[in-house]
Amino acid sequence: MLIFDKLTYDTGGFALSADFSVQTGDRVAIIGPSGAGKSTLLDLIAGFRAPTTGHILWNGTDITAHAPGARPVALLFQDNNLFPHLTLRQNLSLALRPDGRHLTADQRRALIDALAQVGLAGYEDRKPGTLSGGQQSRAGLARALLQDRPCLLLDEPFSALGPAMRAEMQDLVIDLATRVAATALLVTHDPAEAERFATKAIVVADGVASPPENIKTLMQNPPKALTDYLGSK
Ligand SMILES: Nc1ncnc2c1ncn2[C@@H]1O[C@H](COP(=O)(O)OP(=O)(O)OP(=O)(O)O)[C@@H](O)[C@H]1O
Repeated sequence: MLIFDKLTYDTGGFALSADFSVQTGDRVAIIGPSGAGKSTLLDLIAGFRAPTTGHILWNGTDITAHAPGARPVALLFQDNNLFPHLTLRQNLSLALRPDGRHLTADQRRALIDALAQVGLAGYEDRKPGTLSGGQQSRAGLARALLQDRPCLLLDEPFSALGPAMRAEMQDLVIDLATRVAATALLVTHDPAEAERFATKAIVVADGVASPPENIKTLMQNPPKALTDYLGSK
């Protein structure tokens, strides 16, 4: 379970609070207006930003002071952060061995398997620039899988993809997250994507990240902050 224990983040110009838990294995959409703090919430979980007060706990362990690499999270962002001058094998190797040392035989097998799981078998020696946008997204997902962390953080990872590719990637992430029983948090501006991906939603608005709610109930009866943002309904 992921717990935000009376968490606050305050830069002076921007403030956000969160005080709730996310159940293990839940797929949760993070929705709300632009600039409300959705990415900031992910950054706090990943350890890229430090809370002003409060704590973040994972399965009972306080991880608030843990370095990003020591946290139970894998990240998938829109730009995938693949190094353009490295092959997929080299890019993915860095997920397993950030020190750049050689992989073990088991790690090499896991790398090949991760690429196969996302439909990129045989692409080990390709560089990102020789792949389509969808294939790059899948390579980023393979890297996240390889990290084998129980909490997947997704920050608008599909927003640059066309509708068909986006749906394919959503289904792939749902399938993989379900298989490894990962807790997955997805920042998205697309209500349809949120409903397709997630069973629950965290609304971030007016300086508060609200506890996860059933997404269908929420969309049927959205709070004012959400109706303003969604425009219709
Ligand atoms: N590097 C930064 N320096 C200063 N302020 C920042 C920085 N990054 C974000 N902010 C501010 O922090 C607030 C929250 O930003 P954040 O990116 O978390 O919002 P968001 O809900 O993810 O927005 P969007 O949907 O537009 O991506 C915003 O007011 C933004 O202007």
